[in-house]
Amino acid sequence: MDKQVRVLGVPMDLGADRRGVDMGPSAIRYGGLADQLTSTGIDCIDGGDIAVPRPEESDPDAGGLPSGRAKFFRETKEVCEDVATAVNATLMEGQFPLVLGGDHSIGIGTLAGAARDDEELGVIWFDAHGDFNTPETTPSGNIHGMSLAAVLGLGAFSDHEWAHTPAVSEENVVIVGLRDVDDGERRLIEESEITAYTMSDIDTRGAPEVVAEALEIATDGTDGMHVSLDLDWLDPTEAPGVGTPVRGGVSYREAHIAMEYVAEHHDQLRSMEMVEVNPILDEHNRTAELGCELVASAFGKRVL
Ligand SMILES: NC(=[NH2+])NCCC[C@H](N)C(=O)O
Ligand SMILES: [Mn+2]
Ligand SMILES: [Mn+2]
Repeated sequence: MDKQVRVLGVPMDLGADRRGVDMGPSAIRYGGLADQLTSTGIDCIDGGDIAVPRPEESDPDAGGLPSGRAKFFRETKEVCEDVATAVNATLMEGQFPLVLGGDHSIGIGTLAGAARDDEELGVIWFDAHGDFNTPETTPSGNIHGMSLAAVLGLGAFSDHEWAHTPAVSEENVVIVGLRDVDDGERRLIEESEITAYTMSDIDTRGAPEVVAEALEIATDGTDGMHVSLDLDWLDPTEAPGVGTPVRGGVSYREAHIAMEYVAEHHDQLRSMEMVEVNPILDEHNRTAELGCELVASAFGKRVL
């Protein structure tokens, strides 16, 4: 990575049920992000945090969608628009945007800011979850479980320009590490043209092969790639500090090799985000520290 990296924190927790991910950006900074990047030879600056309204001062049902179907829709839209503006400005400055969550709903904003109308942007979504629910299928009403569907303009998101990002086409989107999918969400994934690699694909084929194929899909014929790293992608024994842990995730080594493969595509890498770190549920900040290590691997840190 030869560009200067600009860190943008988004202390967002309106898209998830369990409070605490709003402290993710602090925990990640405290976990040594700047040192990890500097020791990788990356020039980085901290762009601070984007303001997020407090849930106590917000109305979860004020978004104009049927009650409960997409909680804090209006606030999520406002935060995502600000994230998109900041990511876009970062790219215009010639810097690389590294967005820290916060819950995964912020991915809608990151992608809106990273995409260009006349281009195709590939996406790799490292996650236990599909985040492919729509307001019509969601069992929880939590937007962090809908972000990828929102970007692709599915269901009620089709007429919401702040979310639907046409530069992201289904055939250039890959989910890696899937192991927890809701019923309606499963149908949407199956009907779509995205590629979803489950944990059994990783078990049978090995992480390196699966990740290499994912990178191929996200970069072949696209003008750039966004990497979204949900820390619940890892097994909870490695990453306990996440709001929606699911057993059976990737190991520490598998996660590093995946990020090292990402680094090999640094020419195509346009933006990256790391989300869902919840320090309240963590053990001595180890999930945030692991996240910092993984970001360093994605930016080229090697043992030798
Ligand atoms: N980004 C996440 N951690 N997403 C979890 C989503 C969980 C569940 N599928 C839901 O829609 O509520
Ligand atoms: Mn997610
Ligand atoms: Mn997840």
